[in-house]
Amino acid sequence: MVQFAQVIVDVPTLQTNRPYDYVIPAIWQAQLRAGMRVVVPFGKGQRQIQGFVVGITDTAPDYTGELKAITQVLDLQPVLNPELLALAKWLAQWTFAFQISCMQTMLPSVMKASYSKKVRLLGAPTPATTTIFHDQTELDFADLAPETIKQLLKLQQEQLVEVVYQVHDRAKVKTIKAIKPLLAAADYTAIAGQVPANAKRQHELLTYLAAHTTVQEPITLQQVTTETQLTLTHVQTGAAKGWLRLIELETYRDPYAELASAPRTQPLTLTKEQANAVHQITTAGQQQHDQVFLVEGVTGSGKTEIYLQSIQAALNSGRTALMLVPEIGLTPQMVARVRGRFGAHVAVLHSGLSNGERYDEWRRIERGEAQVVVGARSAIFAPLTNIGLIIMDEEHEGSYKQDEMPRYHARDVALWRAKYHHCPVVLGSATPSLESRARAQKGVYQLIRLKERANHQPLPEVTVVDMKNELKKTKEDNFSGLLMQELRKRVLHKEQSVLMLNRRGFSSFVMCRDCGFVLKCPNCDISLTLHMDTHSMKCHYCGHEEAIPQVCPNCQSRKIRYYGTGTQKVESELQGLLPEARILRMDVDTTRRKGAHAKILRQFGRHEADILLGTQMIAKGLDFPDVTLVGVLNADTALGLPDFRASERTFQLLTQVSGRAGRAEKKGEVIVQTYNPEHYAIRLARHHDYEGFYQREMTLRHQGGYPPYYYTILVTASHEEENEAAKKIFQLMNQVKPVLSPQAVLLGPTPRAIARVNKRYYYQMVIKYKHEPQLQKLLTQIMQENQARNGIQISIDREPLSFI
Ligand SMILES: Nc1ncnc2c1ncn2[C@@H]1O[C@H](COP(=O)(O)OP(=O)(O)OP(=O)(O)O)[C@@H](O)[C@H]1O
Ligand SMILES: [Zn+2]
Ligand SMILES: [Zn+2]
Repeated sequence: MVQFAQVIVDVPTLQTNRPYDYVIPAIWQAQLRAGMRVVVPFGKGQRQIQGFVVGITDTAPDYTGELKAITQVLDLQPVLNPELLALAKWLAQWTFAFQISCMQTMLPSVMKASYSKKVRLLGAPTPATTTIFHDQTELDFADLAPETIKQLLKLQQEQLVEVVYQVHDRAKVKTIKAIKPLLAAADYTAIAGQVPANAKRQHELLTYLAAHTTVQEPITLQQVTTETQLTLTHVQTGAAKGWLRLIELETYRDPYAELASAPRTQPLTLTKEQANAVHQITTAGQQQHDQVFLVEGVTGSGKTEIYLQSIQAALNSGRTALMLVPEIGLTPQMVARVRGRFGAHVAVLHSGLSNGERYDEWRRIERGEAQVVVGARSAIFAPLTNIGLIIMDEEHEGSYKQDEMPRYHARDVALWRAKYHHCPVVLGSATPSLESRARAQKGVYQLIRLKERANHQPLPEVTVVDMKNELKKTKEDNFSGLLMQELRKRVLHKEQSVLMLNRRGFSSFVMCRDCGFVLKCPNCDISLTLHMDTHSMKCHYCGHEEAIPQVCPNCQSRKIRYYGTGTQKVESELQGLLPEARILRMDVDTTRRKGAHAKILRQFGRHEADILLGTQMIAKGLDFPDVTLVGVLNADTALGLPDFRASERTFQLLTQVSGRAGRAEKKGEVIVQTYNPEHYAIRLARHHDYEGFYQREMTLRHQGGYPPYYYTILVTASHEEENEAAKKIFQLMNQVKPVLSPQAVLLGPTPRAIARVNKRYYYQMVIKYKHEPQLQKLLTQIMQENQARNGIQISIDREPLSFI
């Protein structure tokens, strides 16, 4: 019986969600299943490309042309199980993406095909081909000079050569060599009698083999070479003589090998608040209820312990658990905590791993050898089966949203998988996103609040320093008198300090250094963005544009300029003010090298420095007992951004970084420097008042018509020619407008904040809506129709994190 496969193909220039039909050759009929990778011919040139089988049927497809056959099957078993296949389909719809990019996102990158283009000689060599091919029959296209290619094209027309595409599977399994004795001990003794006495190594090998005939497991070559004088060559000789079998044992690259021997930790005795949380979560787990919990717990309330004990409960009932941590929160500290509790059952996935390491961790999960997965965003696609719990730590973090196709939010994927597996989801944060907190308000999520720190110590006291006054007293831009005084004290008493320089909003807006005034759009109540290319201030919502002011429109001061300073500059300034302090700097420059981030934290943990100075990356997850002072050098830079989430981000960042102080017995103190001490985000962060902030911010979002009161979709068109991009976005607007109800709002079109990136111009519009049944279908259609046509690229971003 002929069978047919539906294949989602990987054609970069012609992306589509439609599967293509192929004949399954008889040899693969028994083996091929949905979720396997295959190589198929595609298009005019019949080039070989990779694809994923998504379905298999016996009925001939409704197709008039001649169906092509699958060329090759790349897997022995599916790499995408039925759940992940269904997820890919849903994700493609939900995020306006292509299924192929969803599938590729789900898998380790080594499983993505690499292609090579080859030129192959057809038939006997002729003088013309020999000058190019010499004695070879195949050449790599990438190695050829343009002149040669020209000649080859001619030869191709004469059908003397052909161009072929080869698909390579880059997924390589790491192996180690091992041996297994093949004979009985008596046989080895008999052979030894016939081997010349001067063949010392052969005798040694025979003796060794004779002594190991009863060993069940293969003996690694490493063991043989450490226990004897023998080398690989001797072992190979033995294999050739039939004395032993040389085998390749599959092994894993373990990125956290050094943690494997770390002491196992025992569950802590829970506080009352923690116990209540664990109880609620595990009860939902036992009832196989896909309930979503929002754990709103102040910094240091012991959320990690709640996660660990809830994971334990899932494991106890024979299920698996998935824990997401934002990339920068995936510190060695966090990994050590999870590994310390669950040991080798844990697999870790994050972008710092080499491709090989990632692939190995993925295989351990896929084979069921790891039941707990900890990882950053894309770990949400871990091939765990029978999931009993999904956790998202720091659920408000922006890094959970991917900003390239597929533009998914890990939270949405988590909720989908939880429904599939009938298991609870835990969203944890000291500062939940407004979206999640609002859903808890409505009862869609179950809210669990932890108001106390696990050590029952008060939250650290926060002092706000008004830098406007400070500037009048001294010329110091970055360090107030109070902050310097407190830093000195810490250095003297051998306590540690953490200093944060907020780089968000770096030099992209204009602020007055005398009165804190930030230039706003007259129509939109949102800050204007500085555009250095046009030397003007622009509004990204309505397109309003004006000149860069020379004097402050509010106080007429001339000290109006764009804001920003670098960590390196701050470090040398601080070193000058405090020569005796040992400073560690943590920013993109000092953490670029693999493992550098972990190294800095280890150094700080060992008290090799008094001050840890860094960007936002120091704000999260750090748990150092001797940190008693946290300083924020510039709390308000993000407030000037033309972004409706600016206040939320500022509040979150201040609360998180303040939470690094006083986590053990010693009391903590926080100093926040700002030009906007009265701003509600700063005032409320000062009192650790998340609930107050939530109320206040929701009112503003309601008035402004922003999420979570509206859903939003950002549509962007780009082209190398500016007017083409603009033309396209207006054309799309005209397509979208007629299907929208009067309740929906269309913002724009406007040029994007950084209008030109990589020689392309970007134009955008934002659709704000509550209920638009027609919209999904129309946008899907727009996505399909406009793929890479005439150099235009369209992207559609559901719930963008910002409009800039
Ligand atoms: N029940 C407990 N008994 C004693 N110590 C605890 C308990 N629970 C947590 N701790 C300790 O309290 C500290 C803070 O816990 P944890 O880091 O989990 O807080 P968190 O809520 O995740 O905070 P953050 O949001 O700041 O990351 C840790 O050092 C942890 O070991
Ligand atoms: Zn405006
Ligand atoms: Zn001013």
